[in-house]
Amino acid sequence: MPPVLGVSGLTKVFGAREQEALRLAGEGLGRDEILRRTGATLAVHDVSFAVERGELFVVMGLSGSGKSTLVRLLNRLIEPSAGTVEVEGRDLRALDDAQLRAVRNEKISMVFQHFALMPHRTVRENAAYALKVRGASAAEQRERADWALETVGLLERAGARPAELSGGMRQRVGLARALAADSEVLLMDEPFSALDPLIRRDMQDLLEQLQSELSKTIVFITHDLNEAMRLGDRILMLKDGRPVQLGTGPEIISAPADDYVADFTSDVDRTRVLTAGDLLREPRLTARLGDAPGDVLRALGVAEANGAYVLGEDGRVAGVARDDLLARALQEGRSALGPRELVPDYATIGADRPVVEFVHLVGRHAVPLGVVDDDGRLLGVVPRAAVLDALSAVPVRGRRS
Ligand SMILES: Nc1ncnc2c1ncn2[C@@H]1O[C@H](COP(=O)(O)OP(=O)(O)OP(=O)(O)O)[C@@H](O)[C@H]1O
Repeated sequence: MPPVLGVSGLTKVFGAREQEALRLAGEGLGRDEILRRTGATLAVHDVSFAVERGELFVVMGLSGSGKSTLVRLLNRLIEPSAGTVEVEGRDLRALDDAQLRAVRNEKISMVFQHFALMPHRTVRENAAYALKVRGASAAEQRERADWALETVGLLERAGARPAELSGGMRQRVGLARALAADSEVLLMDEPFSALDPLIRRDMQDLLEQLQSELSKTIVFITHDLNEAMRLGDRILMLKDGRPVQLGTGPEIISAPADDYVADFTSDVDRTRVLTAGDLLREPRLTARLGDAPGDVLRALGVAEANGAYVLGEDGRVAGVARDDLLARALQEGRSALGPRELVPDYATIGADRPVVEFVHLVGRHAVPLGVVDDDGRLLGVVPRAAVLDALSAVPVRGRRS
């Protein structure tokens, strides 16, 4: 199966002397030098990636890095100088105008920073717009638009005009329109950048929540790395039109590709990006119900640990065997770990939880914080050292000039 969106070698030069600019770009010359020599701007150079179904893929870069150009190349609002864009394996260059319009309407729809709502139409009509263009029946338009408006929490304003709504609400209408269109890929070009910080956070929350329910395929453009880290399954970082790194937020934070990325990520709130799963370590030892207390006590001594997770038959955490209770069990002549040897001297957390939610639990118990799956089975532990390492590893080597 081809990816929903496949991009290969995508390049855009603005200006005459395109071929010469491409040649110089291929030789690795930077944008400024190419501009000086040819008068042409290398807006985007040699960008490749594939977005899988249900993925929220973020393109992140500062002003001028080529984000807007890239997103317009993705639905062929502008023609590439080189490279291909494929939607579900279909090369966009092979389409005539009518086919391209259909693809934009049904397969790959765009949500802009300023949502371009139609002022004389109602919220519902705005939400239904793509369906109307597509020739859907009035009943279908209404049904899908109302579903989308309800999803973004605006159904009760369906009869209002855009001017009667706040900025945040208008943004929701734009989102509802994109959802109602139900296209394969949503291109979101800095959709929240013009909003106040608090409303922006609300919209990010809304998008996260929608995404967990609907799993849309989204390409999300932003210049805000915290937003990128918060929303993106993967992030492509652009600089001067060129890709500098592609990876998950934790990957980029832990192993920045160069000084530029390192410098950038040093400002990110790592406690919100890194999760328990990212910091997971193999436990030094675990015990099983029924093990001999003497054996476990010796193993604790070797591992220099105060306690061990004790797991039941099913791998779930039954409790913790602590050295003092094991010693007492030995003294009292008990031969197998059972409930009397176990204490609830531990805390556990799900692998997807960010550090900010569990940092207060780290180092508080006889055993390191346990990471468990949905059924309570132990996946690993997060020792205090892992948290300290992860939060202090800020590999800044140079400053952005
Ligand atoms: N139509 C155009 N003609 C000439 N140069 C252009 C054109 N569009 C963009 N550029 C140039 O291409 C480069 C990339 O611009 P682009 O707008 O894609 O970046 P961006 O990352 O979206 O920036 P911003 O966040 O400021 O919009 C810039 O140097 C810009 O000046």
